[in-house]
Parts: sequence; C-alpha cells; structure tokens
Amino acid sequence: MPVIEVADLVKEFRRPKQQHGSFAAVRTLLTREYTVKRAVDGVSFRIEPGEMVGYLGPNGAGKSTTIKMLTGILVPTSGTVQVAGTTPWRDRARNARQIGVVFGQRSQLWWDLPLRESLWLIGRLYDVPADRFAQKQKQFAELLDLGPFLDTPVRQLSLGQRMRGDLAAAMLYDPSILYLDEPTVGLDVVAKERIRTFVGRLNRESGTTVVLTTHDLDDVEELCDRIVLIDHGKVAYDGDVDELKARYAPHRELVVQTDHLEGVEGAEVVRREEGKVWLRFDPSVTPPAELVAAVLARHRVTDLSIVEPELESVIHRIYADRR
Ligand SMILES: Nc1ncnc2c1ncn2[C@@H]1O[C@H](COP(=O)(O)OP(=O)(O)OP(=O)(O)O)[C@@H](O)[C@H]1O
Repeated sequence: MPVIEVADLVKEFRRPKQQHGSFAAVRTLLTREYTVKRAVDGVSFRIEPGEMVGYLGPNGAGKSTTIKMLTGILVPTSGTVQVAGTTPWRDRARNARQIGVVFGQRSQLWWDLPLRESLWLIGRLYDVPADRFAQKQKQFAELLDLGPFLDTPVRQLSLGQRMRGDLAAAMLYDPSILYLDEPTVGLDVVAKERIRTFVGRLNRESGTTVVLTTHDLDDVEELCDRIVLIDHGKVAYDGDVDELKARYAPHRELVVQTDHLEGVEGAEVVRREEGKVWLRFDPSVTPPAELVAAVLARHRVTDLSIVEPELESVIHRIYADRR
C-alpha cells in the first residue's frame, strides 16, 4: 500500500496583473485584475514505503510547490494527497510527526542556540522520551560527526555542519518519511558524500521513505532507483533511473587506447584523441562483450573502458526535446 498518494494535484497562484504606463504601481494595486499561474498542473504519483524517489525538474517546474503541499504548508487548488493516512494540510500536527523535512536553503534550528540545545528542544516538541533522545543523539553524533560542534551556536556553523545538524533534527523523532529539498546545495564533495551516506543508511536500516528534490544528479545517481520528472507542472516521466537512460540514451561508448583502429562492425567511431578512440554502440544490438572481443582480436589495445551515459546529459536531452 502506498505511503504517499497524490492524485490530480493542482496549485494555482493568483498574482495582481502588472499595469504599465503612468502610475503603474498604484494602478496595479487598485485594479482588481489577476493573472493565474498554474504551478502544479494535474500531478499524480504513488510512493511505496521504503522507496527513495528523486523529484526532479528545471527551475520553476513546480517541485517546491508540490513538496509544500505534501508537507501541509500549502493547500492545493484541487486534487488529493494522502501521506500515511493523513491529508497533510488538514491534519498538520499528525502529519508533522510522521515526516522529517530538510530544506538546504533554510534551517529549522534555532539560530542563537548551540546545536545541542536546538536538538533537545526538538526532542521536547515531539515528546521523544529522554532515553530514546539520548540514544538518537549519540547515534547521530557518531554517524554525522556532530561532536566537534554540538556546543556551537547554529549561526556560527559552516553550511555543511548546519546541514548535518538539520538532518539530525529532522530524524530525531523517527519519522517514517523524509523530504529533502536541495540537501547538498553549496556543499563540498566530502560534505555531500557524508549526507548521501547518512540518508542511504537511514533508508536501508530503518526503511525510511525518502523524497528528494535536487539539481545535483549525483545525489540521485547515488540514492534513487526511481525518478519523477516534472516540467511545467506536469509529470514528464515516472519510473526507473536505468529505464530512463535506456529509453532516452540507449547508446554506450567504448573507449579504446590503441595505436590504430579504423572501425569495428556494430559500432561507430565518434571521436579520436591522443591514441584513444571512442566507439558508439547500442548494447541491445551489439552486446558489449562481443564488441570488446572483436576489438581485442584485431588490435593491439593497452586499455579500454565502457562509458555509461551521465544522468545529467539524459535529463538535459529530455528537457530539450520538450521545449
Ligand atoms: N507564492 C507564489 N506566488 C506566485 N507564484 C509562485 C509562488 N510560488 C511559486 N510560484 C511560481 O510557481 C512556479 C513553480 O515554482 P516552484 O518554486 O514550485 O518551482 P521549483 O520547481 O521548485 O523551482 P526551483 O528549482 O527553481 O526551486 C514558478 O513559476 C514560480 O514563480
């Protein structure tokens, strides 16, 4: 049974119509004309418990608006959302106990308090029993290496430290669903990896359902098996990451280091550079093992590798096709 069920979800924003000419600002205020922006336009999907789903789309596609409706911050114009048996905007308190939310751009921690006290307050707000709180704090301090800055006021934390604190805060009360909105934005490679490892572990060990919006597709490659891609408020793709690649980028490249290679049957030479040759092939037509065997049988090869298409380039292709 799905833990998140979204059906025909629509969110429209009404904005005063911008007037032009003299006294434009005053006339904009006085005329009661509005333009309507349909930020989310009939979105439906279901997420099963324990899934990790990347909710992706270009800027302005409607990702944050959807997440705000799932978390109960915004009320939809029409459509339904069920999150573990609740309608988020009607039952905000009950919904808040079953979800953890981390926004990369904004913290839910108290700016002036040391991280330790922020965590303690969140534990109190969510009625976490004292022994459970102590156990969770210890566990997260180890996994996220919070120790060195637990007593530092949040405003003095680096972005990476603050994000680790926010993740601990979001998971202190054992929510079964975690929403992550751009969790690695602005972080260095090491900090990104630490966040991804922690989220992957939560999912494996506690079965936490994760909905992740991000522009960093390495987050998705590492964590998600499934992608829901939205564009102009509508679902453009919902399915397996591998299937997406197979559908939109069926070709692979075999990179061969050799002194001479004219061509091989079943593949096309697409690039040559400093003793390397790039051969493009479709693995459903030319099996990689056969291609490699054919190359090795006829050429003196010092190195070879097969390059998978990057998710980033696949997704750019989809956006470009839809424009
Ligand atoms: N409060 C609001 N009032 C009016 N329009 C809004 C409001 N919030 C969002 N929008 C508009 O709705 C559309 C979708 O915005 P949303 O923030 O959901 O996109 P997004 O996919 O999260 O984009 P990004 O990747 O840039 O964060 C945009 O055109 C945006 O300008």
